[in-house]
Amino acid sequence: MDAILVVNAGSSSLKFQVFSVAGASLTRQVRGQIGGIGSRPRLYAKGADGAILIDQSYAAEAVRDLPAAIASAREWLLTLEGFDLCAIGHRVVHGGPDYAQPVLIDATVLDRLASYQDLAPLHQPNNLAPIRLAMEINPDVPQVACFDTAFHRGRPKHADCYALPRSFYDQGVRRYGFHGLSYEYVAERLSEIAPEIARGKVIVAHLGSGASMCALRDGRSVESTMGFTALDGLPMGTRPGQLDPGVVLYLISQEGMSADAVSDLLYHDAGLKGLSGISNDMRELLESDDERASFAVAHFVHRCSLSAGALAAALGGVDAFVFTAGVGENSAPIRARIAERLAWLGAEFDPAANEAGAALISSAASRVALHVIPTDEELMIARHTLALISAPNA
Ligand SMILES: Nc1ncnc2c1ncn2[C@@H]1O[C@H](COP(=O)(O)OP(=O)(O)O)[C@@H](O)[C@H]1O
Ligand SMILES: CC(=O)OP(=O)(O)O
Ligand SMILES: [Mg+2]
Repeated sequence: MDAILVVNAGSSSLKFQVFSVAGASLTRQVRGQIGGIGSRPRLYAKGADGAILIDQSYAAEAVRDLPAAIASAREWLLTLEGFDLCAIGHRVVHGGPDYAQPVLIDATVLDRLASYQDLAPLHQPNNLAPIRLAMEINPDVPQVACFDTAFHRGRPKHADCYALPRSFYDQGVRRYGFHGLSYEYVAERLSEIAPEIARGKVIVAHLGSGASMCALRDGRSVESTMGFTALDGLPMGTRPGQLDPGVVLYLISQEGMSADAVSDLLYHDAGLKGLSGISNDMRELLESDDERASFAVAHFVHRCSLSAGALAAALGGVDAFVFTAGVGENSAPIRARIAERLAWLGAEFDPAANEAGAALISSAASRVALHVIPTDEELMIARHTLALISAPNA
């Protein structure tokens, strides 16, 4: 059967899905991921009927980074039979100032995407490596890049700029925002679940290994916590989130750190990992009795509640708050702690619904609806990919 392969390289996971294609319709056939990269790597995949196709754990050293995960996933994907690849869709984290829409990849596009590598060093190289590989092995299969940044385009310029001389904006130093494929999907799902609310003022909290929040009005992004790079905003697995730029100056001038050393610290050794000294993995921190783990988690919750306030101000109120991504979908305790900090906005949290894993975790009387919506960046990518390869001039 004709199929689209979707590849999504995140900061702690490699997610992949295979969809069969019949005309304009997509059917999910395989959904898998290698999660816990560098901590508790595990390759897991399910078929269309929910049957487990593979469930394999690795030692942390065996799948230490994304390139190793790509190799393991590829090896397994090659064992699948019965699919004729008609396209590959990729999540590409940074689309820079050039790409406001998904794009068919050719050598020129690939070069341009590679030029953004320094703006997303944790993701972009891992997003581009499978594209290069497929171009080499299967040059006739069209590949489509779908950007984390695209959904945020079209926000007012005063929200997208930094207070720097205007020339910096013109050369691309802007607040792009990320996790856009996730927000696009969640906005769409919310419009099916609660159409009236989806037309209103909504904050979506994408809390995974990378974490950000987005303010949506009528399903469109008006603000988000991430900026020029995916370092800004909330604390993350290994990234600090919002940081006084004076800290960077201090590291360079007082600590004598090179640009590479600062980059390494901010992308790999900060965030929950740096603060706890234990792990970048939220689950491990929540399971730990160590005071440093609970301290890092407390910082995360504190920063999430501050950002919720800022985004509520951007919207002039909130009708709904949505939890999504690895932590947001799976961690009842984190949802509870954040939800309790939203009481001042009119959110009345329902602990029993939260513990039961319900999709709505606010009380009937709550002025702010609290939703849990599992994200599906891969479905969004598959849709964009199919639309592009089906376009008359593709
Ligand atoms: N049950 C859980 N409780 C707490 N955290 C969880 C749970 N399940 C997954 N997570 C956390 O979700 C994060 C991974 O989220 P994910 O969205 O897959 O990240 P990414 O796409 O950025 O790699 C990890 O920190 C992991 O510990
Ligand atoms: C942009 C980003 O941080 O992505 P992820 O959450 O997948 O690491
Ligand atoms: Mg992710």
